[in-house]
Amino acid sequence: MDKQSLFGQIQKKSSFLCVGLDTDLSKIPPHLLNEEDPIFSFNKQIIDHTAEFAVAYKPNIAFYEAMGAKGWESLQKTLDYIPDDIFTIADAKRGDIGNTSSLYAKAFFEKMNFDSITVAPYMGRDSVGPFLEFDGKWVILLALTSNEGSQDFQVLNTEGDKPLFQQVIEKSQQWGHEGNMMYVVGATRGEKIKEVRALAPDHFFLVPGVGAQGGSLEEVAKYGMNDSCGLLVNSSRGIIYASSGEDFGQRAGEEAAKLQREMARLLEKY
Ligand SMILES: O=C(O)c1cc(=O)[nH]c(=O)n1[C@@H]1O[C@H](COP(=O)(O)O)[C@@H](O)[C@H]1O
Repeated sequence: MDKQSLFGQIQKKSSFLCVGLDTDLSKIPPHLLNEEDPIFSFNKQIIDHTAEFAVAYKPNIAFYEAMGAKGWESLQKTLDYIPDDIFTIADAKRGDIGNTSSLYAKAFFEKMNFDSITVAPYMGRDSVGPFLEFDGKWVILLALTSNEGSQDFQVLNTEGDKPLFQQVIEKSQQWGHEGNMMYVVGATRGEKIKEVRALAPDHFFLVPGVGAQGGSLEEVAKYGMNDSCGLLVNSSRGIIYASSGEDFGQRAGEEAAKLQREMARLLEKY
């Protein structure tokens, strides 16, 4: 999906919501455990109830990998079930020497046909480059993440007193562009989002950390929105585990609708 089509979906739905499919067998409603593929049954209902409010889905690959071969099957079925006009993110946080990255890219872009993948920048240019060789696909590079440990390395000053996340954003713009690269910026980073926006005015940001991690949607929009919205805001647990009862799909839909209404307001405001 290209940038214009993504923005088109955002306008059409008045939403920049990404629903995180962090589907954990120990957290899904117990009545699903008797089904043949509980993970897929859960995701299917979540998608059925949230698709009208979402412009992206982000399965976190760890949750599927942890289930072995069956988990990969559930992931493929989930991906196939997501409507074609909704952007898909393989949250895999990959990145390795060139030939290995090429195979990661092949796995997620060719075998599985995801639109995008999250990539860690730590190994540099030749670890990110292979993901950018696929037409129409996106790299979502970790820049300033939502977790506490983001303070360990990402904000340390480097050459020219620039924090590492700034180096990542500046340098990586020599590898990719606003049509094939996005950045991860945590919703919990508050006003810092403004700094990141100044470094990459036209890029889309994937912003996790609202909901369970407590980030503010209002601040994200205030500091991060650009002319093409430029934001995909993810919530995983806050939506998919809104209820552990038989009404979980419906409750997830209600939580997604609540966020969408707030996003519609913010799209008007900023
Ligand atoms: O790359 C990510 O998606 C990511 C980056 C980051 O900085 N923080 C972060 O929480 N995430 C992911 O976003 C999701 C957040 O989930 P919730 O906190 O349940 O909404 C998880 O799948 C995390 O792995």
